[in-house]
Amino acid sequence: MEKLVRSVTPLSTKAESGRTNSSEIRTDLRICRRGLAVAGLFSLALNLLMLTIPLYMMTVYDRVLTSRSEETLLMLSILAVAALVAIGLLEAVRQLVLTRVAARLQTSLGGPILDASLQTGKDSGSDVQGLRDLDQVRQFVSSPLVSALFDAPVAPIYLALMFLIHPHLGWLSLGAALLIVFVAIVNQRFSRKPLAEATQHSAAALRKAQVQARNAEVVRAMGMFPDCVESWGADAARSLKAAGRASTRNAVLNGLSKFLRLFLQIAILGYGAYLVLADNSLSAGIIFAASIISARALAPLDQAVGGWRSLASAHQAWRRLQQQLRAAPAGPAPMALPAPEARLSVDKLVFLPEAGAVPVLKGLSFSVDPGEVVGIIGPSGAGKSTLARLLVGAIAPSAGVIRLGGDDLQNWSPEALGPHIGYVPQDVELFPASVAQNIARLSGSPDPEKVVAAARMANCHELIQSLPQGYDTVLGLNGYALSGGQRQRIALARAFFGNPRLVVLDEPNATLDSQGEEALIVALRQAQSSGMACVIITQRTSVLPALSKMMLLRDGQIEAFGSKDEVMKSLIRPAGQPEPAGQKANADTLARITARFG
Ligand SMILES: Nc1ncnc2c1ncn2[C@@H]1O[C@H](COP(=O)(O)OP(=O)(O)OP(=O)(O)O)[C@@H](O)[C@H]1O
Repeated sequence: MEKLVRSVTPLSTKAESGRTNSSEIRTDLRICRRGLAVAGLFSLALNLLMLTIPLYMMTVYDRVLTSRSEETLLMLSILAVAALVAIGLLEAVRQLVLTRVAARLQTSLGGPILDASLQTGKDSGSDVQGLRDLDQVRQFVSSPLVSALFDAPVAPIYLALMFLIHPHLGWLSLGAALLIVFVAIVNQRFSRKPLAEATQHSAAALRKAQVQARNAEVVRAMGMFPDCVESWGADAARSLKAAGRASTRNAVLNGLSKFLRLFLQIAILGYGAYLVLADNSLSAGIIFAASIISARALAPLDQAVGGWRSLASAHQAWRRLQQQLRAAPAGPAPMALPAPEARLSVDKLVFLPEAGAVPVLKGLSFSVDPGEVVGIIGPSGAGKSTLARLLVGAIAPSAGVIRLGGDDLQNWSPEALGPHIGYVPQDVELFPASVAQNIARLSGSPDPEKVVAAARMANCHELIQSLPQGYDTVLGLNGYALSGGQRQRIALARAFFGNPRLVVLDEPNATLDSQGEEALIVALRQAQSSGMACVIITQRTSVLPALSKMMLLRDGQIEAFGSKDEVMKSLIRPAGQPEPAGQKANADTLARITARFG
C-alpha cells in the first residue's frame, strides 16, 4: 500500500527545479492515470463494503429479532465493525492517492505550463492563466466530488440488487436514476455556455487588475482609480452575471435532483410496506435495506449534479492546459552547438506582428563583426526595439535569417543560446531576488567571481557595494527599491554576465545620469576590446564616442548603415553636395541628427 502511494508521490527535486521534458510528462501522466485507476478499484471495494449496513440491518431485523440469538448478533456486529474499519481505511487511502495524483500533476505540469506561458505570454497576453488552471485541476482532483464520481459506476450494481429484492422496486429505482441522469444532462447543456463566459470574463478582469497593480503609481498620481475600477468592474460584472446564470440553473436542477432522491426513499418505504400488506412478499428488514441501497445507488448521481459546476470548470481548465501545452513550441531539442563566434549577420529580415499585417521590418540585411559597436538611431516607431527583440531571439523572424557565428538563431534552444546573449530591454524590470542572483540571471547559487566581473564590466560594482547588503540586497516586491538609473546599470551587468558574444542594449542610457553614461561608454569599450558584438539603440549623443558603426532605421528599412563618420556625414549632407572640409563626427552633429529623427 505504501509503495502504491509512494509511486504517485511528487519528486521534490522536480518540484523545485520545475523542469520536465515531454517524455517525463507522459510518464507522469501515466502514473497519474494509474493512480486514478487504483482509486477507482478502491471505490469499487468501498462500495461493496458499503452494503454492510443494509445487510446488517436486514439480518438483525429478520433473523436475530426472530431467532433471539445473542451469539448471532455478536458475530454479525463484529463482522460489521470489521467491515466499517476496512471502509475507513480504504476511504483514507483513496483520498491520499487522489491528493498525491493531484500533487504529481502540479509538479509535472507546473514547469512546462509556466514555460509555455513565458513563451507565448507576451504575444498572446495569456499571462499565467495556465498556472491558475493547473491549480483548479489539482484542487478538483483532490476534492470529495471526484470520490463521488468514482462511486457512480457502482450505481448499476446497487440497481441490480434492487431488482433482486423486488422487480417493482428495481424499476422504481431505475426510473429515478434515469430522471437524475436526465437532470444532469440538462444541467450540463444549460450551464456550459455561461460557465465558459464567466471564466473568460474573470480572466480578463484579473489581467486588467494585474496591469493596473503594476502601474499603481501612475494610477495614483493621475487619479485614475475610478476609471480603473470601472474598466476592471465591467469584466468582473460580466463574469458574475454569467456565473450567476449558471448557478441559478444549477441550483434549481440540484434541488430537483435532491427531491428525486429523497422521494425515491419514501416511495420505496411506502411501496415496500404496501407489498408487505398486499401479499406479504417482503420483510420489514428488506424494506429498510432496500431504502438504504436505493439511496446509495442515486447518491453519486445526485452529487454529480450538485458538483457539475466544479466538474465543468475543471474540465474546461484541463482543456485549456492541453491547448497551451500544444501551442508552446515542442519537438526534440535542437542539437547542442559549440559556443558561437561573436559575428552577427542579418539577411533579408522581415517581421510581421501577425499574418497579413503591415511589416514592421522590411528586409533588413547587415552584419556586426566581433569587437564592433553598432549604434541604431531612427524615429519613434521605426522598428528599432522590434529589431532588438529579433536579434536576441526573443521573437522569431517572419522571413529572413539572423545568424550568430554562422548558425541561425532558430537552430538554438533558448537555454543554449541565452548564455551567449546579453540584452537590456527598453523597460528594465529586475526580478524579486538578490542583486547577485539578478546579475547571474536568477541562478540559485551565483558564481561570485563571474557576478563581480560582470558588475565591474558594467561599472556598477561600487554602486552595488553602497547598497544596504551589497550583492545580497534583495530587490523587488517587498525588497529594496532601486532608482531607474540604478536598475539600468544592474541590468547592464546582467547583460554582460558570463561574457556573452552578442550584447543588445535598447536605450540603456534612457535614465542614466552623466556618471552612468560615462560608465556605459567605458563598459562598451571593454565589451569591444573583449571581442563582443554590440548593438545599442539610442536617442542620446553621449554614447557616440563608443560607437564604431551606425545605422539609421526608418519605417522598417535601413536608410543608412556604415562607419560612424560616414553615416553622420551622409545624414547632415543633402545628396549630391560636396563634403564640408574637416567635418568631424561629434556629439553636436548627432544631437542635430537625433533632433531630426527623435
Ligand atoms: N507585436 C506587435 N503587434 C503589433 N504591432 C507591433 C508589434 N510589435 C511592434 N509593433 C509595431 O511596430 C512598430 C515599431 O515598433 P518598435 O517598438 O520596434 O519601434 P521603435 O523604433 O523601437 O520605437 P521607439 O523609439 O518609440 O521605442 C510600431 O508601429 C509598433 O506599433
